[in-house]
Amino acid sequence: MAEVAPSRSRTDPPAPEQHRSERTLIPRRLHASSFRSKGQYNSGNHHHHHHHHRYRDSAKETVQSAIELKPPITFDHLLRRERKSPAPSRRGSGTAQQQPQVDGSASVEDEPVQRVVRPEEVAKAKKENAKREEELRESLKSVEEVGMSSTRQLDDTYYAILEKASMLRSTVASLQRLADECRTMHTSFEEDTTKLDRDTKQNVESFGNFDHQEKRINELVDKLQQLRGRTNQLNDRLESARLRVEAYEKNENVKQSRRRTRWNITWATLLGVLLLFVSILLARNRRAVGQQLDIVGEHLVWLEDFAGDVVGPIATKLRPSPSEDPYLHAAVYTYRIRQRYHDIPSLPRHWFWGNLQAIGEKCNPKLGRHPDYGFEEMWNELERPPAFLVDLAPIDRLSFLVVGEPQIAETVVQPSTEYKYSVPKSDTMEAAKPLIGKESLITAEGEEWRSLRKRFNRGFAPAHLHNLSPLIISKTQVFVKRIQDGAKTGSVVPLKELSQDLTTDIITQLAIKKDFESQSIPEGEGPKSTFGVLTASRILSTLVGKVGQGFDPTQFLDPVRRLKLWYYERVFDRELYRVLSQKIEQEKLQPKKKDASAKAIVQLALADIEPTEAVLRNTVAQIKSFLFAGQDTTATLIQWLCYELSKADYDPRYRKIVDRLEAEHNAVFGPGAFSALNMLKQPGKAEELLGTRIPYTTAFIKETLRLHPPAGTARLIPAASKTSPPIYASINGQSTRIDGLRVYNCQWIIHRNPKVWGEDAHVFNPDRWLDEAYMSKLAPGAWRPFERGPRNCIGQELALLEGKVVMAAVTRGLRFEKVGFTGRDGEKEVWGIHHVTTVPNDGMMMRFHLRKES
Ligand code: HEM
Repeated sequence: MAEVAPSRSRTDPPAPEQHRSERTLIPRRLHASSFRSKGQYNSGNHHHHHHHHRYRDSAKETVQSAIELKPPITFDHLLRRERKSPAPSRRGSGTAQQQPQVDGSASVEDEPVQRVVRPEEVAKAKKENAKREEELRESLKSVEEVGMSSTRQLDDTYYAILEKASMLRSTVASLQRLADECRTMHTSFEEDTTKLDRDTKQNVESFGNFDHQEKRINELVDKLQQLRGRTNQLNDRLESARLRVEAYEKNENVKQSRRRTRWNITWATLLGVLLLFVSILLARNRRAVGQQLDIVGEHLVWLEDFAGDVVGPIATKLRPSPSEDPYLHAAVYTYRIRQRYHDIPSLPRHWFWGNLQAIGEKCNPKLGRHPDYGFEEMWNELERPPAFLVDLAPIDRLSFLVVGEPQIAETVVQPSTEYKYSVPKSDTMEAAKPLIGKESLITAEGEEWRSLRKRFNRGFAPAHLHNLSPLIISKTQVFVKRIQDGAKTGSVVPLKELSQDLTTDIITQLAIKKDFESQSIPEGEGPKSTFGVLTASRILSTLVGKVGQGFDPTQFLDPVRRLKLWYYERVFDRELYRVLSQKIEQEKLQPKKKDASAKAIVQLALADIEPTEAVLRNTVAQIKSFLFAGQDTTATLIQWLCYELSKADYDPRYRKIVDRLEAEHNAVFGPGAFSALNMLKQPGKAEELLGTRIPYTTAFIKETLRLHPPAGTARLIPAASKTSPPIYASINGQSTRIDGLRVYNCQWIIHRNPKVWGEDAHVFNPDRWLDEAYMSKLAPGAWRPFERGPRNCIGQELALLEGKVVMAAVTRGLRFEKVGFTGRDGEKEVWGIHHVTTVPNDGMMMRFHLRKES
């Protein structure tokens, strides 16, 4: 231990230095102990161990506290580093010889040994000490570094803990706030509920006060009942007054009709006697008159030529138009016509009667067929020319050009430089005037016609008709119901009546929004009674001159007929006038509706016009015209549609056609034999589905109108004069004059002409309409049931719409069976007769059946 003392006195450093000197001693001991076992070291070196332990513990404490949180280096690791660092010095100094020495000195430590120390040994030791000191300093430095990093880590950890703590604190604070809010909510909820409770209680209490109101209501009810009693009394009085007025009216009517009958009888007898007298005279001198007419005719032609060439120019100076003398003109016509039109094909003529004999044969009313059939026979005899002449001289001053090809038909109906709105209507239309009125759209000409047509076009435009389609559909439902009822009884019914009632209802509804209910009112009542407006309309149409049916003297000489015409025209006019004025009054009372969608056609036409007396009268004429032009024609179309459908029952070709119709209806209107009308009733559906979605049905209707055209047009080309130029047409390759003739566009011939439609022209084949190549080759105007040009049918969209609705309604659910004139087993097939328009000869007698599937 002696060596320890000097070493201590020599250095004598402050505490850390002391530590360091202590530390300088340790390695020597350590060197010795490092070769011993751990147990030996611990037990054998207690003293040194104590120092070392203290150092280790304090370091451990510092480090451990940091390491606990985030230990970068374990304490063992630290120790190991410390032990390793002095190793090179130990190896360098601790030689093999020294060890036993040290060991030996250690082993003899207990017994002090006197030993001489050499100076070089001292120097060597000193050197070694210095070296160890250096090593120790380095070790201390590294321990310091470790300490520093541990402090830094400790700081980091501390701040992390601080952060966590503050977070916790804020969480606690928000939890507290939440608790506060819960508390306030609870209190306010309690307040609200108590208030509600209080209010409800008050309300419940105040219920008791309704007694007063109840009493007043009861009083009011009593008063109302009293008032009702009084109204009923008034009604009763009014009713009895009405009954009295009606009885008076009836009485008046009976008296009137008696007076009328008496008047008729007187007239008839008078005229009968006169007629008898004239006929006897004529019969006696017939031959003489015939012979002399020839000589008279020749003289008259001479006279006319003379008048035209010599007297004419002089007379023009005195009188504006001398050549328009009707008698002179008529007389020379027989001769004139044969000169002027000699190059137009015509049947061989009798020297005097001309074509009259042939006409009498083929167009005789007694044949009970439309003159079209007679014209067709003539046309065939003439080997089907584009047009041919039917000479009516000498009984009529004007003759007919019957047209069989579209090209000539177009010449008279399309506008031209001479005739802005096409060639004027034929004078034969005059006969229809009692039925259609003097100012009718059908017969008006020039600017008068133009302004009328303009006013009414709006009402007949497809868009407006679609607005009115619910009316058409609901009327068609009644029509279907009537057929269904007919099917149940199995009786034979004239389809004509059902379809005429339908079209009458539709036209009157659309035109004036007046429902005559002709489909539901039985014969002999209301408008169908003897003096009813519908009866008047029907009787008028039978009375109107049957144009083209040949000469019927009774028509001109029958006084009763004239009287009847006069009378029924009055009935018709008066009733329509009454309805129209009523409608206008209603219109005035109602605030003006901007919406034109559901307006009657006449309302639209009167929209911007002051309804004066004259305007009303004119409008009545138009309503009559619509009834005349649209009622029978459309009803005829419906009858032929059902007739064509009926053929499916026995003709396989027709079966296929009807199958295709059904397939189309199933696809467009959905399943269900009678579903179509319900679907079409939905807003916008009629317009959507009936426009382009049913092409086959449309083709079926067009084909029906082609083979059974209900109407036509006759025009009169004024004879060439200073004001009207001659008009030419190409007939059989020759340009021929046709002015001065009545031109009849005979649809019956045009629509069946093989030159126009091909060899299958007479075959009912809807498919032709869907064959684009075929259609593109068709001549313009080949199909003209509604005629063409500016004066075409104003109601064609309506007629087609009605046709489509009827087809949609009947095709799948009903079967039609023609009774009589079936065209089978040697029986004649139903044909057309002349009744103003062309109508089926037998009223289309039919039996109806419900389809098995329905
Ligand atoms: C299938 C049904 C119909 C057919 C075949 C048909 C046929 C015709 C034909 C051929 C004409 C030309 C007459 C001529 O030039 O003298 C015409 C004109 C006329 N049609 Fe129709 N029509 C039908 C339905 C209707 C309907 C439903 C209405 C009205 C409600 C109507 C109203 C008229 C009128 C007012 C004219 C004269 C037009 C004018 O000159 O500006 N027609 N129709």
